[in-house]
Parts: sequence; C-alpha cells; structure tokens
Amino acid sequence: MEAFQDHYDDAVAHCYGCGRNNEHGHQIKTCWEGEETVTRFTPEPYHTAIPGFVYGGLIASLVDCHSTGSAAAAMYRQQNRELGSQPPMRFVTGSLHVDYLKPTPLDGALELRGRIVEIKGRKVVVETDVIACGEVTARGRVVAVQMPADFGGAKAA
Ligand SMILES: CCCCCCCCCCCCCC(=O)SCCNC(=O)CCNC(=O)[C@H](O)C(C)(C)COP(=O)(O)OP(=O)(O)OC[C@H]1O[C@@H](n2cnc3c(N)ncnc32)[C@H](O)[C@@H]1OP(=O)(O)O
Repeated sequence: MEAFQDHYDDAVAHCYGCGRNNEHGHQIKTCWEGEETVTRFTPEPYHTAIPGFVYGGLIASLVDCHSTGSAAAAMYRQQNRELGSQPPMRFVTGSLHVDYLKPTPLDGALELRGRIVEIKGRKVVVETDVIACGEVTARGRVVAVQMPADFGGAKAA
C-alpha cells in the first residue's frame, strides 16, 4: 500500500524522520487504517536508552513525523483531494509533546496509531499512541501547521 510519504515531492523528501531520500534517516511510512493513521517501525539495537529499552528521542522523532504526515493526509481527506494532488499541502511541527508512560521494550516493531483530534484553519492536532509488545508505552500530541510558502525565509518547493 502506498504511504503518505511516498507522495512527498522530492524537494521535501529529505527529512531525517520521514524523507525517503535521506539514506541516514528513519524513512517512516504511514497509512490510513480506517480513521486512524498507522506507522510501523522496528528500532535497531543502537536505538538503546537503557539496555533493553528504546531511546526516548527516537520515540519523539517517530511521533513527530508520523504526526506531520498524518496532518497532511487528514487535510487532503477533509478536502476530498487525492494525496499528492496539486497544489501540495505540507505540514511542519509547531509543537511536539510526548508522555512516556512506561519503558518501551527494544523488542521488535513499534506501532504508532494516530487520531486526528482537530483541524482548524492551517492547524491539525494529532494524538498518537506508541505501542510495543501490545502495550501503549508512550502517547504524543502534535500541533502541525501547514508550511508557509516562505518557510525559513526560503521558498517552499
Ligand atoms: C501527503 C503529502 C504531504 C507532504 C508533506 C511534506 C512535509 C515534509 C516535511 C516533514 C517535516 C517533519 C517534521 C519536522 O521536523 S518540521 C521542522 C521543525 N519545525 C519547524 O521548524 C517549524 C518552525 N516554526 C514555524 O515555522 C512557525 O512557527 C509555524 C509554521 C509552525 C507556525 O507559524 P505560522 O505563523 O505559520 O502559524 P500561525 O501563528 O498563523 O498559527 C497557525 C495555527 O497554529 C497554531 N500554532 C502555531 N505554532 C504553535 C505552537 N508552537 N504550539 C501550538 N500551536 C501553534 C496557532 O495557535 C494557530 O492556531 P489557532 O490559534 O488559529 O487555533
């Protein structure tokens, strides 16, 4: 199944978390499953915090890019538009909050399941559960904002 990130233009496909053109990055892939957005990612042994447990910064990074991708997909869906149709809608992180509820075992794939809790103007709020070995170990809340054309002083491609 095609992921949201497969539709990112080459010009914005270098993100460390989600860019398919970043050979050093996580290259996450996110899809709809009904009303939820789902990313599955298997941490490597070097993604260790304390032996046996996943580094929290990795979890935050996964929540971040899972959520910005989910925000874009939600806005396309709300406007009844095909993913990747023009003009593109791209989202950046305005705010990233993660609650680490319990240690996340470094033992196979993590599943991130996101819910769109608000779409207002250029803003989409996404809440995400991080599930490891069948248990929710972290919960994220991201405010994603549609990227302005002059983002960072540069023209958005
Ligand atoms: C499917 C295909 C998709 C393609 C996607 C490709 C993407 C690839 C990229 C992947 C990237 C991967 C991820 C990365 O790593 S993205 C990199 C990390 N993020 C950044 O560098 C973003 C830097 N910040 C900015 O550029 C601006 O501050 C932004 C653009 C975020 C907002 O400044 P702007 O002047 O434009 O916005 P506004 O003031 O009109 O506010 C608009 C609404 O947003 C709300 N708000 C704003 N900030 C916050 C906040 N901190 N907390 C809570 N809410 C906040 C605000 O209250 C308002 O809502 P409301 O009050 O009306 O309700």
